[in-house]
Formats: sequence, C-alpha cells, structure tokens
Amino acid sequence: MKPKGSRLSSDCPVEFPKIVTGFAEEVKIRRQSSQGQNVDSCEPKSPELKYRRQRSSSFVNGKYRNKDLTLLENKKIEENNSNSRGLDIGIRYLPRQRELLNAKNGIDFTLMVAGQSGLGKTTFINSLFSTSLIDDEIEENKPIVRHKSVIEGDGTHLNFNVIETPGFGNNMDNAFTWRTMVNYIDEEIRSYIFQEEQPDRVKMVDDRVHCCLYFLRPSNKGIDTLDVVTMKKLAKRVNLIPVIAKADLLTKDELKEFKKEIREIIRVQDVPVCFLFGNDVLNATQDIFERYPYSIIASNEYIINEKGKRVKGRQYEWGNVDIENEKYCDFKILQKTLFDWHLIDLVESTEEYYEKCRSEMLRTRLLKARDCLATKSVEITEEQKKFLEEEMNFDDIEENKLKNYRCYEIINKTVMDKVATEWDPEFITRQLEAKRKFSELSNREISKFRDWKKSLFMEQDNFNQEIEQLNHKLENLQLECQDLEYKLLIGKSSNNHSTDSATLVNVHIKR
Ligand SMILES: Nc1nc2c(ncn2[C@@H]2O[C@H](COP(=O)(O)OP(=O)(O)OP(=O)(O)O)[C@@H](O)[C@H]2O)c(=O)[nH]1
Repeated sequence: MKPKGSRLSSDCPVEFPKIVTGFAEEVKIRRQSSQGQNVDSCEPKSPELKYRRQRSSSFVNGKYRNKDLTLLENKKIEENNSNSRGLDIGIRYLPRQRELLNAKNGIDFTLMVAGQSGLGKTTFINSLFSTSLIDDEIEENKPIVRHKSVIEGDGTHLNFNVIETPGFGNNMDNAFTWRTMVNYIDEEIRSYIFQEEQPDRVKMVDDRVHCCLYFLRPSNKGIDTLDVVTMKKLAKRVNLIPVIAKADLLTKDELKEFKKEIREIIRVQDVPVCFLFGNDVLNATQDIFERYPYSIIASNEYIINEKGKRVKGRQYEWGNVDIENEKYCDFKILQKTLFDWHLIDLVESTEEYYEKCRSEMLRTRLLKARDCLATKSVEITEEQKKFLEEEMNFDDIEENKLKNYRCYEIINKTVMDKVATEWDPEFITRQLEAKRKFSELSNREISKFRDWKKSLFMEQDNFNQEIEQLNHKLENLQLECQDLEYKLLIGKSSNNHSTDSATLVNVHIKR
C-alpha cells in the first residue's frame, strides 16, 4: 500500500511532502554528462541561451560561482573585486545575492503529466530521479492525483509536485474529459489569487501548474481527436510540451515520420507549444520549439549499459536500451530541459500568466458587482447594496482606488466559483442540451394536447349532429302522432255527426 500523504485528492490542500534523497546522485550524473559526451550534442548555439542555461543550471545546483573557472580563480576574482578601493561597490553582486537567496528558498515546480491511460506517465516520473516519486498503485476513481516531493541537492531544494490524471480517456463518452485538467489548472490559479488576499500568507499553498507534458500514443496513424482537443484546451493555460510515449515501440524511421506528422498536426490545429513563454524568451527557449515532440522511453529497471555502467533501461530479447542514451530517445534532453535549462523560464512565464489572470479576475469581480445590482444575482446585504450604489464608480474602476477592495470582499471566492461554473463549456453545453430537450418535450406534449383537443371537438360535432338527427326524428314522430290524433278525431266526428266543426278547425290550425 502507498504511504499516506504522498498522494491526495485534488480537494485536499494539506499534504506531507516526500523527501527524495537521491538527488545528489542525480546532480552527479548531470555534472558528469555536462563534462562528457552526451550533452555536447545539444549545447545551445546562441550565447543568450548559453547564459540562460548556465544561470538555470547554477541555480538548480545551488552554485553562485562562474562554472567555467576553478574555485581558486573565483576566489582571486573576489579578492581583486574587494581590493578595488570601493570603486565598484554597487549592484554587481545583486545577481549573486539573488542566486544565494533562491538557493536558500528553493523553488516550487509543478508538472502535470497528461495523456491517455497506460502510456508510461508514472514510469516516466519515476525514471527522472534515482528514487521513485510515485507508487504504482493508482486509485483509478480519482480524476486528479497530486504527488508532492522535495528534491534536495547541492545546498538547494526543489518542491516538486506532480499532477497525474489516471483513467483519462477511459470513459464511454470522452467529450468533456479534458475539463477535469483544465478546471484543475484554472482552480489552482483562482485559489492562489484568493490566498494572496488573506492576512496570513505564510501558509499559502502554491500548486499552480508550470508545465504539462502531454503523452501521445506511439503509432503511425496520427493523433486521436481526444488528444488534439485536450491539447488545444490545455495549451492556452499552461506550458504544454507534447511527448511521444514508449518510443521503443517505433523504428527509427517510423519515429522520425511520426514526429513530423505530430508537428504538422499541431501547426494545422493551432496548438501552441509553451504558449506562456510569449515572444520575449523565444530565442532562449528555441530548442524546445525545435525539438518537440520529445520521444521518451521510460523504465524503473536497471540494466548494465555498453560501458558496463548500471543505468536505467529496458530489456528486450534482442538487447538492452539505456533510456538516457540520446541515440534511442530524448529522455535525457527532456530531463535537462525541465530541470537544468528551462525550469526558471517555465516558472516565470507561468507567473506572468498568473498576473494576467489575476487582473482579469479582479476586473470580473467588479463587473459582477455592477451586474448583481442590476440583476440581483448575488445575495447582498442592504448596507453592501448601498455601498455599491452610492460609493462605487463602475464606469471608471481605477477611480475607486481602495474602495475596490471592499467590492472584492462582496464578490468573494464562492461567487467566483459559481461564475466559473456558469462559464464552464460543459455546463453551457449541457444547459443548452437540457433546454433543447425540454423544448422538444414540451412541443411534443403541446402537439399531443392539440390533437386530443381536435379529436374532442370532432367527437362533440358528431354528438351534436346525432342530437340534431334525433331531434329531427322526434319532431317527425310528434307530427306523425298529431296526424294520427287528428285522423282519430275526424273519424270519431263523422261517426257521431255532432262534432263541432269549428273546434276541429281550431285543432287543425293549432297544429
Ligand atoms: N515498451 C515500453 N513500455 C513502457 C514504457 N514506459 C512505461 N511502460 C510500461 O507501460 C505500462 C504502463 O505504465 P504506467 O507508467 O503505469 O502508465 P500510466 O500512463 O501511468 O498509466 P495510467 O496511470 O493508467 O494513466 C507499464 O507496464 C510500464 O512498464 C516505455 O517507454 N516503453
């Protein structure tokens, strides 16, 4: 059984992180490879990118010295600087101080692994570090599972969160399966905005998603519609990087073709990769745009590679595959992209996106306050109503200054959650569908009622006609009776010879 606290449902914000002790080993591997052959082939060409990588790398490793120089040379530079008679006292040490501070505080990084079931997402996460972060027993009934870990190494640490989406795409109707992930990403942003408004911000939980690796099934038949739709939805709110899972199931040529095909589909379908980077850092992050989709082979098993080293790899009847060998897949490059080269780019771009969401949400709250005065869609007290009516200027929001905060208080998280639900595409589609069904049903009932009314009128007509015919018959019978009576009277009078002719005439006239 998995240890309690390492995996919790999305609705529980309090978690106990898992501390990974194997990171030092991982750093060592990284250092070895940075001096060795593997990384050389993917050295950045532009000086800017080189600088950014150095910056990211020295940050992650907790270093604040120039990596190209020895410790002694660094010390000499420092001494020279301190002997420069105060001429260069200034801001030149700020970056170093910032690096030290970052190294001390560590950094929060949340990675979402999305994609259809069984593509090796869990195995990939567990392959990243020398210790497994996720236990294999997954509770299928939870749509979002969060794993928290603290990765320690070289005097700094990384609060690494992994968001898994087990069972994605397993439903009969997958029309809105993407909504769970999209809602999670949006909700984390929303809840961070509201946490920032709290007086005590020490215990803030930051689970904003910085990057989403989207796992694509290895095939030579393109991408499923579900994957295209989901990537489209995710790409607008998170740095999305598509990856080809289980790349060992394709031959080298098939993999090359499949990569080309995916790039074409992504271009045609307009799915932006790492959308939050914007254009400013495009040069620095160009390698992601050039390389995607990354092909991955993942494994938690160890093998002995060609150099006799114990490495993570997969064993086949025909031989072994070292997953870190760039000849077979992009596992190592992706690992470096995420943790060595672009970690800060991913976090900072998400921060920028968050700022945009924040200002958008605050504006929405003010507009909602104006709407609720007009439509009474939110329950507010008389006092609040008076404040909104008399003191707020909704035409020029900036004019209100601090009064806006009072308004934010009235339109709180509960109201915004309701608004989010009302804007939810599934909610809207289901609402429209329900309306359509209701109108279909009521139209059917109305037409049934009309038919029934018509048949009733027809029956009534028939009855009226029958009544008329019966009346007619009755009248005829009455006439016949009177005729008979008359004839009877005439017969009697001729027999008696005393019949008063005037009376007979009267009777006849009456008839
Ligand atoms: N051939 C091959 N098999 C892999 C690879 N990665 C993972 N697997 C295998 O695929 C199976 C499923 O892997 P998981 O990591 O559980 O897949 P998942 O995407 O997490 O699955 P869900 O949790 O259901 O979403 C396991 O048997 C893994 O050993 C790979 O790169 N190549």
